Amino acid sequence: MDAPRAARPTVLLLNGPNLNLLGERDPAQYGSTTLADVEKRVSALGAELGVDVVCAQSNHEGALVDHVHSARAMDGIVFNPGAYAHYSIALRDAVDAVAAPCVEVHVSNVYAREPFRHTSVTAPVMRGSISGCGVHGYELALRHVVSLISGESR
Ligand SMILES: O=C1C[C@@](O)(C(=O)O)C[C@@H](O)[C@@H]1O
Repeated sequence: MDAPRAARPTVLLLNGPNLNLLGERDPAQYGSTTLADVEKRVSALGAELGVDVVCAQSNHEGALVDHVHSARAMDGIVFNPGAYAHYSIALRDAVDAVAAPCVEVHVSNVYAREPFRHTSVTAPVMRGSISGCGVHGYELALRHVVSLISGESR
């Protein structure tokens, strides 16, 4: 009999408020790719990199806290907190409380937008932050999370 294979690492792909409208919301900022397409692409990249990707989205702060807590049983998080990045101490504390490395993604270049988007209260507890690379940023973030899981980068 074959020896049992070690479980593959699992990464949570988590999206916050209004990101369910990707593809339809303000295409000049966010492009035309839908969230379903993003989830498909990131899951396919995960399969290539040897990790399982679990996808979730919520428009509610408490539900997002619960999703971040669910990553206590996972190995990494790719997280676009949406507008909550700019003011949610609860989400910052949730990310800080979870050992799994978390990388923040913003589809748009928040630094080229209104001043209130230039501050992220969540970014200081993240293991990296990507802004302005469009939906490709999610794939970049997954690559970084996987390299953190495997110990290739710190
Ligand atoms: O909802 C969003 C989307 C966003 O997180 C982004 O992906 O660019 C940037 C936030 O400022 C905004 O509130």
